[in-house]
Amino acid sequence: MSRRFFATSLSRSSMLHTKFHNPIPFPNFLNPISLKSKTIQSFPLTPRFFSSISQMGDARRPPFPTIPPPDKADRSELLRSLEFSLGSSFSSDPLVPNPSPLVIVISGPSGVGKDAVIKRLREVREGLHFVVTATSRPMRPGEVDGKDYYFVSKEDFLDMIDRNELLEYALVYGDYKGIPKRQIREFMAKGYDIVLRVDTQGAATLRKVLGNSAVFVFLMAESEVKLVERLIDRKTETKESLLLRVATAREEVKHVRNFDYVVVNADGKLESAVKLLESIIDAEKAKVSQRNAVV
Ligand SMILES: Nc1ncnc2c1ncn2[C@@H]1O[C@H](COP(=O)(O)OP(=O)(O)OP(=O)(O)O)[C@@H](O)[C@H]1O
Repeated sequence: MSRRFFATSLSRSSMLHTKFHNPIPFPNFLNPISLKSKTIQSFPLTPRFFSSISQMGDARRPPFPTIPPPDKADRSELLRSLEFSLGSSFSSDPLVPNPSPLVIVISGPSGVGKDAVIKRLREVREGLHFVVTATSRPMRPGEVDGKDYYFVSKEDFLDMIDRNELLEYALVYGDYKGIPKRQIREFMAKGYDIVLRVDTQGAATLRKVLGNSAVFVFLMAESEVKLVERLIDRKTETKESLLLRVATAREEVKHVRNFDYVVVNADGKLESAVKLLESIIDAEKAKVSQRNAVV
């Protein structure tokens, strides 16, 4: 308030007392380079101060620099005079700190397109680390260790559990699957956002562990029938596992309320689903209160 008063009074007083107008924005003894807050603070910037100045004789009035007319002065001159008027220099430090790395949990029923969406997201967006899950199941033909999964023995997996090295793990059809914490920590430290792909049970466990510090996205098909058609067309399931997956999917969609966002991956609209996911990430990164996941 008093500083604003100072700025307006300054320009007004310089208009009234043109003989104190100094063509050099800062007289030597008020040089902004040597002028640190001490010099400024020696003048209390209060209305009383200004009224006392206006009552002074011209000889006693301190020579204040003016704010030059914006249409005549160059930018740096204006900048310096504004800095002087405010009593401190303008900082070039970022006004908003860098957003914290985000942990994004992507889940949804089998066949909804989690892998397809994540594969496309990987292609279109930088700065994301897609966590590779550790598993005790044997490697299948065509799979690559460290890319599809980290393949470890059952004993090694149990050791990882004992050492509390996993953020979440589950026993799926007799094989362990889990998310190594170290990988997440390493990439978060480098500033990457983390993408985790888990089934809905895994998402429920992660919600308990991470609470609201991570973003939970539920992928949904536009209809039940489309979801089933997609699974049939994938031609990866036996009739038993097909039945199990569609029955489970029916239950899983009921858990959507435990998620922060729902993204519909409609038939032939993979691109739109990925765009929406990107918008969610962008919006999360612009939040005033960041989630700050600690793993
Ligand atoms: N938007 C879409 N339009 C048409 N087909 C799609 C779309 N998204 C995914 N698919 C196809 O649907 C099938 C299932 O997708 P995907 O394997 O990615 O599902 P998923 O959720 O990862 O399944 P699971 O949990 O069983 O591994 C795949 O054949 C995939 O190519």
